[in-house]
Amino acid sequence: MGKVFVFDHPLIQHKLTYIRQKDTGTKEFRELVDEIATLMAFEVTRDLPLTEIEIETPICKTKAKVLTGKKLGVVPILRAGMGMVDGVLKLIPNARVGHIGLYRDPETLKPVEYYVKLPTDIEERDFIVVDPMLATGGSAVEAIHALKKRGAKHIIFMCLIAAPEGVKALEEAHPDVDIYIAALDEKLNEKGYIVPGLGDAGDRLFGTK
Ligand SMILES: O=P(O)(O)OC[C@H]1O[C@H](OP(=O)(O)OP(=O)(O)O)[C@H](O)[C@@H]1O
Ligand SMILES: O=c1cc[nH]c(=O)[nH]1
Ligand SMILES: [Mg+2]
Repeated sequence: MGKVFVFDHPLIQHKLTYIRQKDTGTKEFRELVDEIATLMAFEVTRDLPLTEIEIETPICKTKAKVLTGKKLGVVPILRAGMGMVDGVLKLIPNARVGHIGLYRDPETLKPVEYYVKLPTDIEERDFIVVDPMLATGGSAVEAIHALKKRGAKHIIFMCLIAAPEGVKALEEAHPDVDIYIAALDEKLNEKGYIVPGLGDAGDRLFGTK
């Protein structure tokens, strides 16, 4: 079974409190999502492999560590996942970006796929799938399925707010995928929204409501 990590870092919790508030406007919402994504990426990349090289400081020659250059990919689930991409790329600027377009049918709550564009060397890359919300889990399960179907071998999932129902669904469907969450909320409401959550992440990011 994959591992589930819930972040308790005070900076992340503080910023989350502001994006949850209904009076937080689009500009501030977008900036905070970006900042939280960077803070999460810092932790998510903790195990990136290092190698030693010889360098020369003004004092002497020494050995020092650099990243091995592992190939990475960031895959936002459109639309709302787009809000997390730049924040992650600030720390891993050479990562490739794939896109998976899904929307959740408001009646059935099932994901409907409308776009997939991924890097060509998919089998050689490790992927971070990003989406602010893990509600029923349908979208994350489908996006990861779309990646695996095309050859992706190592995938992690990163979201801001998750419902227990979504975590369970994702763990069951993809037990090899580690899940990183900024806050694990209480439940889903009758319309499939996370409670207390933050409302519709895509609409709040892009000002479409
Ligand atoms: O876990 P689930 O029940 O599948 O719900 C989560 C999905 O719902 C939202 O997307 P939405 O369908 O609103 O599309 P949008 O990002 O274009 O607004 C959110 O960004 C997730 O992708
Ligand atoms: O609470 C929720 C659930 C699904 N999608 C959202 O954007 N918010
Ligand atoms: Mg939406």
